[in-house]
Amino acid sequence: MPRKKKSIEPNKINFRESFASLKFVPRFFREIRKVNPLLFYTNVICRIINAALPVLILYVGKLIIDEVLLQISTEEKELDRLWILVAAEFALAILSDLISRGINLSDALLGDQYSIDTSVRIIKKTSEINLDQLEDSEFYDKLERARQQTTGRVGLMSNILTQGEDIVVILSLLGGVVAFEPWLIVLLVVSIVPTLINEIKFSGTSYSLARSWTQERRELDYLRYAGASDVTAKEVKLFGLSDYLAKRFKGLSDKYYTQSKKLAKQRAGWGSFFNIIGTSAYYGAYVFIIFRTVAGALSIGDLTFLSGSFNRLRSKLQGFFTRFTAITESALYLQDYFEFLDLSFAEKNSEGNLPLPEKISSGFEFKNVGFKYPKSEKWVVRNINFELRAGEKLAFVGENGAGKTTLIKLLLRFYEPTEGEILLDGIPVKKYNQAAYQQYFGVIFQDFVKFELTLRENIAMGEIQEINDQQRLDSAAQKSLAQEVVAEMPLGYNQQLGKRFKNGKDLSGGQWQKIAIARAYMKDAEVLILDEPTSALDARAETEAFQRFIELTQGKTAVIISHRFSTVRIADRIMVLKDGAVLEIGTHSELMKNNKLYAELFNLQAAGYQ
Ligand SMILES: Nc1ncnc2c1ncn2[C@@H]1O[C@H](COP(=O)(O)OP(=O)(O)OP(=O)(O)O)[C@@H](O)[C@H]1O
Repeated sequence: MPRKKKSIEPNKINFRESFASLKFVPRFFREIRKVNPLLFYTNVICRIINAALPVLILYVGKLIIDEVLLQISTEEKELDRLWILVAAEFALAILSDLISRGINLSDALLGDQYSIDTSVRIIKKTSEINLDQLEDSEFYDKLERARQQTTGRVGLMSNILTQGEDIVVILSLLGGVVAFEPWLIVLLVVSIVPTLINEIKFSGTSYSLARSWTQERRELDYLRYAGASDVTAKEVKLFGLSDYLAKRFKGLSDKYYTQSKKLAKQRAGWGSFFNIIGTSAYYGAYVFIIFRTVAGALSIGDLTFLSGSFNRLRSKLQGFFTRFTAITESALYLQDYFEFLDLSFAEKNSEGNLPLPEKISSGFEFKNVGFKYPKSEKWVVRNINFELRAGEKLAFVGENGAGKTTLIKLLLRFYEPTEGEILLDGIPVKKYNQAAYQQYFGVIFQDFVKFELTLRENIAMGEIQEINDQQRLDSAAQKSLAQEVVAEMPLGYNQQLGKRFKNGKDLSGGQWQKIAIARAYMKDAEVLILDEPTSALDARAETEAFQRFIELTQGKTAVIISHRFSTVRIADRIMVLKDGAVLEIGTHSELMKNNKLYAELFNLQAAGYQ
């Protein structure tokens, strides 16, 4: 696949944008607070107390030293005040330790709860999205970036809160230092500013790089999956694809590695340079304090207080700026997460809200329906006119790619027709609420999902709120012949399916299909759609399954797609599609009389079975 050459664009996300991303922080905090208000406020209060402690401890330390020196120089020792000060410092140290642990604990708990909340919101948001968006690669990139938020944001929260706490610590230390030697602070602050600018600049750049590589990262994930998963293992082994896939993976990752290495080196180089400036400024200040103490302008207590405050200030300021970079970087990702949550779905809002008929009276009608998939110029189906009458079993036949599944997707309103319209009992389906309309249908797609959950859940997926209705489960399993599968499983309905998890049992293609059909029976839907759900069954079993289906769903409207004509003939009517158009429609005997494509294909298959 030809790929555009990517390069690092250092100025793509600039200083201003790094700051601008911080505007999402208040919303982020509102969300965290909502997750657990009690824990959130406990955390904030602990941090406020914690912020005041360092300067207090240092100050009490200074008082202790001054008191010790005073006691050394006096004849009559009065140690009471000294012991009170020592006890006060001890109490402060214990309090500081306890509060730090409280903060760590509430950080971890809040972080976990928020990441659960984020994952749930992403899953829910994804379900609101229209099928065309789900099939869009740009949308997938957004989803991918949003998903990254679920794990990384825990750090962002504690970083921001620690930042707030450190601002208080820094201000209080600065206050203390200002009281003794004001201009020292100027020297310290000035030496730190270049580090800040440098960090912000590189943070934007590394985000730009990561963002411009979202597609490739998805490709890497896919290649990793294709090269190392139980689903692909058979073919990978048989065709000896592992070296090829590994090489493709490595080729792509190496490109990313080269670019991020260059960036990391630049960042480390400049970072070290500015750190040296910062350290020099600190030691300059230190030498100055020593001179002032030797000259007698400062006491020994002042010296310990000032050098201690400086030491703390330096590490706090360094931490502050490094953390600031981490925060702006994470906030840029936060923007992606909120953008994803804020995606709006114009079509859904414009839909009608007409109540659905309780029972279908006349049925569905496709009137001059034509459809092109989004971003495609090709008419997949066009000039489609037919009726799906209430209570009838209509079969779709046609060669691969003729448009059968596309018609189902249109009927289900996964997409809107590009031209023409679909009516239900004479009313355009657009006028009904989409979610309620879709509840009318029980559908088994040809690529139905094999959920790696329990057998019970797999069947209940047809009507998940009825998962505890054992009778309903039994009846669905019995109708679809999935009862046989249940009987074979050591844990019956509670058997874990698939190979991904412990004690999971994998099923044969036919067994999975029986379970998928049980899902359709589980839902007492008005309209049933079976899109080649029995292709893994042998010819006789498929015909039996269909015969059974038709008997069991008397009075229900159904569409059946199958390539087996022995099955199709059981349907009330058959619609033959060719190149996106209806070629013929009628009962089996009418179409045989017609002697066109249906008769030809039927005879061809019949001859094959003789
Ligand atoms: N999401 C999509 N985006 C673009 N084109 C699509 C999409 N899905 C299907 N198509 C195209 O629409 C055409 C009809 O596909 P459809 O799946 O409806 O055929 P079908 O008759 O069900 O085929 P089969 O018997 O192989 O299942 C094909 O040319 C296919 O490439």
